[in-house]
Amino acid sequence: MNAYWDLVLLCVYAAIVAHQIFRRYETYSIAFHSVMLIGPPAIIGAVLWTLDCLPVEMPALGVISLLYGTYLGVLGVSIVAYRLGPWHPLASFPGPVAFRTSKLWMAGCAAAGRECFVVKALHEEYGDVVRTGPNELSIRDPSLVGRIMGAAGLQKGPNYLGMTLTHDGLPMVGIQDVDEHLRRRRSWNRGLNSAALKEYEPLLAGRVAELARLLPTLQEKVIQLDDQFAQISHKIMSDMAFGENSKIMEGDQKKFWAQLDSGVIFAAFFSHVPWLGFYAMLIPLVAGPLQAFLGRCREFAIKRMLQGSEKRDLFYYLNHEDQPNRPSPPIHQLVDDGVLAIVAGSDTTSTALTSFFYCLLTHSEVYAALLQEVDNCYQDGETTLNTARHGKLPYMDAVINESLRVFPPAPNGSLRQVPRNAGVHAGTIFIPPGTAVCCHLYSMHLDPGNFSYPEVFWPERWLLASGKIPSATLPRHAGCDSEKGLGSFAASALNHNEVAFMPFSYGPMNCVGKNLAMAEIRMVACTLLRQFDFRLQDGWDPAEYRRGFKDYGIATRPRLPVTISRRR
Ligand code: HEM
Repeated sequence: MNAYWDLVLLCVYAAIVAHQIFRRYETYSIAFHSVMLIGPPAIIGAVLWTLDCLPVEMPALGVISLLYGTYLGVLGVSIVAYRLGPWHPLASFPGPVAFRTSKLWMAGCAAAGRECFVVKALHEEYGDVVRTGPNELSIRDPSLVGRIMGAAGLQKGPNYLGMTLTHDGLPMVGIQDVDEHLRRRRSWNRGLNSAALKEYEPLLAGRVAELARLLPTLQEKVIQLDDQFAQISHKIMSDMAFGENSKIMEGDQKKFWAQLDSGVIFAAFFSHVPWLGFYAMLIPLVAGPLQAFLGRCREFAIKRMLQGSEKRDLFYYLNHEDQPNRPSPPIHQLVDDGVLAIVAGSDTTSTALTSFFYCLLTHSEVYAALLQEVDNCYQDGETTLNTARHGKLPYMDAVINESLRVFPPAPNGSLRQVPRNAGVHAGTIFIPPGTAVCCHLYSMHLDPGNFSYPEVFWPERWLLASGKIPSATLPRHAGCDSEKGLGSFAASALNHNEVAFMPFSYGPMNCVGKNLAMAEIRMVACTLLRQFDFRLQDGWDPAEYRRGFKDYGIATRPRLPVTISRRR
């Protein structure tokens, strides 16, 4: 009996020590995990066997089960008790038990495309600061955004490790070291500043003109507008990332983008549990598509490097071709950056364009007012394929902002992490060392404290707030009986907090492609609205769109079936 209890007690001690080691040296190393999970019971068993202290009445299999059952069981209980206990550094923050216990719950929500809705509901239940994981907080209070994401803010969070499933060679978006991130970002800043964007204008115009040329052939049919926007955004971003060589991609485009699409659910899931992702990468079925996709991108990057490009593209800057005395970065960095441009820049922009048109087509008065602004801005015969007049379209900007507010293409924003060596004070809260923090943009965009009638698509709120109009009438919306909405409002009667509006995130690590995305949306919108009339497919239920808006880190484009006819 003594030998039995000695063995159990030793396993309990070992499990508690192992938990402390795991806590201290949080790592995704499979070798480390294996040693920590398999090693201690094996050592205890071997030592007791050498000393002849194993329970004699038990068969060998029973002893092994007892060793591992006790060790792993106590380790699990110790982890859960610590996470739920009052001594955990985040114990004072409210949140549901399941989410405080394990990130697997949020990973499940993410894989189901529901993360942003779940987090918003948690904020509605628990308030502005919610514990969404054992070591993670979600924040809905805009006054904390500057401290967390501003110039002296926090480093990037660990989620990108799980999305890309690599320890080293992380693309720029996931680099946690602040200095290294800013160093890598310099080439992106040069490649996407206003001078560079001017250089890309012909490229952008060429692709938008191609879209406008193709659409008439689709007249009289029902077309999925989301598909059209997916194609143009994919083409623009591949042009930017791989220059002329993107034409090579057009041949097997479907396969290439299908490879990317098939990865989003995995990426959403593993972004919450990166450690599990590294195990999954040992399974060829999971690792295969990612490797194949990266392999194709590598081919494009190498071809682009060897051939150069006649026109300047983003690759020109990422490859330091604008700084002849500077050597090219290593090829893996160029591949990572090329993939990042495609992933970060294409689906986000096409989702934004699709939501923009969905909002227009479901709000006829907004459609009419925008059409009038665009028609007044451009003379007959004048081209919409440049950015010269974009600054003269305030209503266009209001409609774009409002559709990005209601349907943000990256609904959760981006995770940050407090350094492990010191916590930070943000407003009245103290965030302990190592905590991952998300300023949850979807929750902020739809918080009535930031935007009155947040669920209502109402572009006029932006014009009111900037003083461009003195008052505006709230449109009819769900829950409102009056045909004319709830009456006329002045700006002072409304909540409108633009700090809480951050579809492109915030601070020095925000979206570097914001201006490119806005230029693309404005150019496509002006060109298509000038040339075509759009109508939703007869009988299609617009509620389908909201149902289809899923969040896999980047939102999916729901279907948008329309018919078109030529205006001019
Ligand atoms: C409507 C379209 C877009 C939206 C809503 C969007 C949104 C975002 C968001 C929320 C982030 C996270 C920033 C952070 O970590 O704080 C981001 C990062 C990024 N985006 Fe965009 N994006 C869009 C279009 C583009 C385009 C066209 C490009 C072109 C290359 C681009 C390139 C990037 C890059 C490179 C990053 C990483 C920035 C960094 O870590 O420093 N995005 N984007």
